[in-house]
Amino acid sequence: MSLTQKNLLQRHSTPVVQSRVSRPLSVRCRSAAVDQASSGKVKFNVIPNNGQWETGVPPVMGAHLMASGTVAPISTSSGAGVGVEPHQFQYPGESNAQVVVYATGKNAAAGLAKSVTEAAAAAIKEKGSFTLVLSGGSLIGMLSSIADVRGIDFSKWWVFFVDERNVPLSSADSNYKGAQEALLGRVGIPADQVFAIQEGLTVSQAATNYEGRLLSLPASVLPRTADGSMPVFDLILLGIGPDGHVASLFPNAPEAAVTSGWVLPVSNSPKPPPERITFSLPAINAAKEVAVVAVGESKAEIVQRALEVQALPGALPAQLVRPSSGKLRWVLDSMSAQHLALEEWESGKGFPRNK
Ligand SMILES: O=C(O)[C@H](O)[C@@H](O)[C@H](O)[C@H](O)COP(=O)(O)O
Repeated sequence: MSLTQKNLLQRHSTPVVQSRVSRPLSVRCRSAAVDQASSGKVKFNVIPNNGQWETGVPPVMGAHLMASGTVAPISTSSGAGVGVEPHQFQYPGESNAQVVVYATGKNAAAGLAKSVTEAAAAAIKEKGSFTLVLSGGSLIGMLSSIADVRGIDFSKWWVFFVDERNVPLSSADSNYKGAQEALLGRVGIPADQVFAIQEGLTVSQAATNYEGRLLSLPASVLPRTADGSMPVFDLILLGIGPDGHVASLFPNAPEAAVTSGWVLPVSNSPKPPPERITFSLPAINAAKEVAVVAVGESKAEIVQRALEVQALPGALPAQLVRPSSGKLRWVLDSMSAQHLALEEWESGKGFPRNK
């Protein structure tokens, strides 16, 4: 067990410890990159203009192999991304961004289940309904204990899928099937309040169909943002892939850059199966509350990258999850958080850690 792990376990031996992210991580990362570049000490990729192109080397040729087959000279450019506005990943002491580290995966599951039931109770009290959006993958299994909680009014729950594979609902790849087995089939949510993908459509028809069904919901169930452009779900739960994808928004994929529309088709997902539908980032970021859930050692590397290393725009979709007026919470356990330097978050030193 690493020292960091030990520290975490010691420090976080109580069921729940919350570490509020209180520093402008991305701003620090950005300034470090710009400082290095402008001091002339560090040279990144790209190519000096050698007169061949009047306006500089075309961006598409930013790689080192030239069209002629020769290798480009060493770069003197400040590097890809420098001079580009940093994107939304900031966590600049915003009161709505929080990282919660549980001692064990089991504790994280219990904590997550509790926060879902609390969000449900609050939403039902406020508007008479609760809208819960689920991911596929391992996350759904963490919610199964909800079926054993007494006194929940499941008749007021409405359940959606932030992404779904375009496969029959009976397929082992179906997120709906997984959710049905782990939780939904064991509680009394009315069948027409569980929004499965429509089977037998092309992926683009399926996205249009899903969005149309969302659009037809009354505001008492699914309110809209003030400008009416986006749905406001009560709680969206996101898993995260080892590449930093969330929902079916994959690194550098065009879907992650879409600024309108609620549900998008994905026809070439790098994670099988290739055809999926996914909520857009604006639809995710309009939610009242979003939780990114990453538990276990296999998530440690991506958690560290996503929370401590500023990526280029689009390279880590998880960093683009920034609810505009809702809350964001990362739900971790000591294994997935083992590479985070939580002490340094508090002391304000040591970023970025990838130098
Ligand atoms: O449909 C999907 O493929 C999932 O929704 C996907 O986005 C998942 O949430 C992550 O890949 C994490 O999955 P694991 O938790 O199983 O690693």
